[in-house]
Amino acid sequence: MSLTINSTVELLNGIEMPCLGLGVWRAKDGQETENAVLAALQAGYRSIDTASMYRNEQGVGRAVRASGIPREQIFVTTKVWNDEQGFDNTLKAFRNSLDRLEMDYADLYLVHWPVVGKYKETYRALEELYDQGLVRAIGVSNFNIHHLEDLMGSCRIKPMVNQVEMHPLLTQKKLFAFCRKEGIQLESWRPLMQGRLDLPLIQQLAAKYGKTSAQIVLRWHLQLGVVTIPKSTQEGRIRENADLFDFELEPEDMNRIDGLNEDQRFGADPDHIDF
Ligand SMILES: NC(=O)C1=CN([C@@H]2O[C@H](COP(=O)(O)OP(=O)(O)OC[C@H]3O[C@@H](n4cnc5c(N)ncnc54)[C@H](OP(=O)(O)O)[C@@H]3O)[C@@H](O)[C@H]2O)C=CC1
Ligand SMILES: O=C1CO[C@H](CO)[C@@H](O)[C@@H]1O
Repeated sequence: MSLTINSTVELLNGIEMPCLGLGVWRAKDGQETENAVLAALQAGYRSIDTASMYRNEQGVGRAVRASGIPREQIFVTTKVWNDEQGFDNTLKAFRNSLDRLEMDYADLYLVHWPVVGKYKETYRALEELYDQGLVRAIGVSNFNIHHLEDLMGSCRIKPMVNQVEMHPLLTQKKLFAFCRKEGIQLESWRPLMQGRLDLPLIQQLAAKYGKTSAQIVLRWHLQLGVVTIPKSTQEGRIRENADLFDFELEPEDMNRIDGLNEDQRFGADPDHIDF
């Protein structure tokens, strides 16, 4: 499998999305976010995942401009938060995100969580933004199969991406198969289990391949064909998390990692959100 740091996946509408991105949840707006995003862009990342809820869109925008890399070479994702949902509110929320980013478009805009009674109207606003050319792609996050089926029953434009919690302890096999069948690109959040990388098998594979546990886990995501967005604000780790392209996990090791699944979530369950 010839993956490189420049590898992309093609979304349903034909646009290319980088396989690897930097997540910035909990990076403080200002210097911390700016430094992390700049370090990532210098290390070769070309995709950044933020959200209005992260309150660091300004720092992301500043770093993108400071990098000197043309805007069109960087893939910027942001998301509409739960209390901003609804048709008009989402249009307004998007405008605010663009203002904070100081950009004139976003590459991908996501419905952050399936807020019951609101997500269809919210998604309708995303379709409108897509029609207006203000976002290059639209999608959802934290949608289970039944949420996707419900949405696809009435939407005009199929969601292109579903960003969900996924890692070796939560392999999301059914959701992954469903998304693959529908052509919806799966993207994994919390891919590193927030740094809880002390699983014996992962450590054993790290020794076998001469890589770190984080690199083993991230390579597993990429070889599955899942887009992933590890977060770090430490320059060394940002580089480590992108140093994934000089080895390949053997099929039996991919299967062994799959076998770690315990359906264990570190984040909220989309069927029981209370925020
Ligand atoms: N759509 C959604 O609802 C959600 C989306 N996300 C997105 O996904 C991104 C990633 O998920 P996140 O929850 O941040 O968790 P991750 O699994 O990416 O883990 C991040 C944590 O692991 C540490 N870490 C990073 N690299 C390494 C490494 N090589 N070795 C050891 N520890 C490491 C980081 O610390 P340090 O920074 O100190 O290096 C941080 O504490 C988010 O930043 C966000 O963009 C996340 C949650 C929900
Ligand atoms: O994007 C996010 C960052 O992490 C939070 C805590 O798990 C999530 O709730 C949120 O969706």
